[in-house]
Amino acid sequence: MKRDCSSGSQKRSAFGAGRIVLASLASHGFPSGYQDSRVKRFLSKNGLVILGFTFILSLIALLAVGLTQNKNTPENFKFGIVFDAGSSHTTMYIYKWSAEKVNDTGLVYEIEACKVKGPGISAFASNVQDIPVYLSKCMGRAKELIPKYKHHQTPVYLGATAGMRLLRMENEQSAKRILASVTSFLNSYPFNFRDARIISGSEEGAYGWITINYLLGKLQKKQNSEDPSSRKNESQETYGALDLGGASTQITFVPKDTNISSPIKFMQFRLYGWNYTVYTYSFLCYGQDQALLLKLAKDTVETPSGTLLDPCFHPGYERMVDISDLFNNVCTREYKDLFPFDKLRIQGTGDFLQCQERLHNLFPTTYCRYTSCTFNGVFMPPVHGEFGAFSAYYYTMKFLNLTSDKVTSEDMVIEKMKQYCSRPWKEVNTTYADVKEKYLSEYCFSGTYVLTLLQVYNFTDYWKHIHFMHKINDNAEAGWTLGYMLNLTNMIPAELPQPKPFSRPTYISLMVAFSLVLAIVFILGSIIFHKSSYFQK
Ligand SMILES: Nc1ncnc2c1ncn2[C@@H]1O[C@H](COP(=O)(O)OP(=O)(O)O)[C@@H](O)[C@H]1O
Ligand SMILES: [Ca+2]
Repeated sequence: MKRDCSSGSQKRSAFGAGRIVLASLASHGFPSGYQDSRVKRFLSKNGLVILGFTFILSLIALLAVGLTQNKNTPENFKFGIVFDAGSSHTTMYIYKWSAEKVNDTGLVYEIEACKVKGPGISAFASNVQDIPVYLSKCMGRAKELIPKYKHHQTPVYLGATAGMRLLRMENEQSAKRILASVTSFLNSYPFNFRDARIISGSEEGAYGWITINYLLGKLQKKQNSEDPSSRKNESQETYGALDLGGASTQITFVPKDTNISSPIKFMQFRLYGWNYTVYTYSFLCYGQDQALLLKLAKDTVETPSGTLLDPCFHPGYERMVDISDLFNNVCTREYKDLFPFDKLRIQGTGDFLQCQERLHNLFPTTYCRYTSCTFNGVFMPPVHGEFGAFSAYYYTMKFLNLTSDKVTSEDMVIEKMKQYCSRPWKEVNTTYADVKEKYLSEYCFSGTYVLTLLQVYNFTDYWKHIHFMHKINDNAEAGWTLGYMLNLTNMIPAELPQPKPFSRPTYISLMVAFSLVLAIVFILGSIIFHKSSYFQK
């Protein structure tokens, strides 16, 4: 009878009502020592089973976690979109990188460079309603290329450069209207639109410098080499950046002597634990398209005639230019005058030396109030280190076959230009029938302009240090857009990330091993505890 009773209470205790049953047994007058020993026996028998069971379960769970963590999961990619709204055209770049390797250098890939059909956005001042159509094709491409579930976390930026800077100087309201229209259109997409703004010339120069040095692996490589304090001259490591656009041009580099007195504040960067003191300057109106207008405006003023014999175009080439287009421009309006003709006929003569002479007039060397200057009395330290030249520097020199490292002197470039400019337009036009006429007709001018600008910067005996570049290491194009995105998404840390003490597999193995030890210790502990309390009894 008693046995039946006790076995009944044991059964119920297994369902969690043990305490109530035990209390009722006590009230029925069983001795308390008898009660305790039964409870202990119950626990020592079932407790071991429960502990063993828990142990096996935890082991399986730990192994499962370890295996899941270590199996080859597909990489977690991130994307970013940057529109380069230049003076002559807009390009949309899509970048892709692995989220795990976010702080490593050189791991961002440009997966798309979508050229927006049409002119630069500053041309939409009087037809902002056309902006959605203008941008929609490339945005459609972005929707196609970026997986849908990533859209909401993909940042979109639009940076406008010199074309919009000039429009803002001419008509601030127009520039604002264009940016507002761009903003509302880009906001209508499921991406994470951040902003559409006009970037400054210094930003354009600095981000171009960051881009090339990031892609060339110049920023982070040092971490494995030496102790930062032992390196004296960081410019030996980084490349200067030369960007030539249609409306402005930038030069950015780490000068040899950063202690020289400067009227312009040097830029200070701290990247991957290193400090950089960078000189950057952006020359508005000295992009190649504006420089051509400037040259034509000056020529027209100096020899006012309806026909201009122009040595910067091939013999036999002709072009008509509206006088109003030539002078209704922030860069040329200081030369505005009254002319008895409203169209200018340009006739090419193809003479490189004469062309160069005229182009030198665009760079007056006025009085320099500082330790060293470039043209227009602008402070510039002597050029120093290796340089990467991109955008129109590259397009022009690539076409002229002058980007090879075998072109080591300025004389080699001069020889090539003399010969190229003198070629009749008819012959050039048929030889390169597939090249856009606007570009083809201007390579004589732009080649001469590149050479003259570099002479003005004092690269004459320094030519072999200029490296014309486009796509770097097959990762991404040289230009300001990548540096802009890297900065805005905090992908370049100021300090070097501390390496983790263990690799992931080591970490998981250690976790499993320690958990096992813990489980064993716990089980052994419980057994010993139960055994000792049993013997005590
Ligand atoms: N394939 C090419 N050949 C020659 N010139 C080119 C080519 N592609 C672009 N360009 C020129 O490169 C320049 C790019 O300038 P852009 O970025 O639009 O202006 P900015 O940077 O001054 O705002 C323009 O002068 C354009 O005509
Ligand atoms: Ca540009």
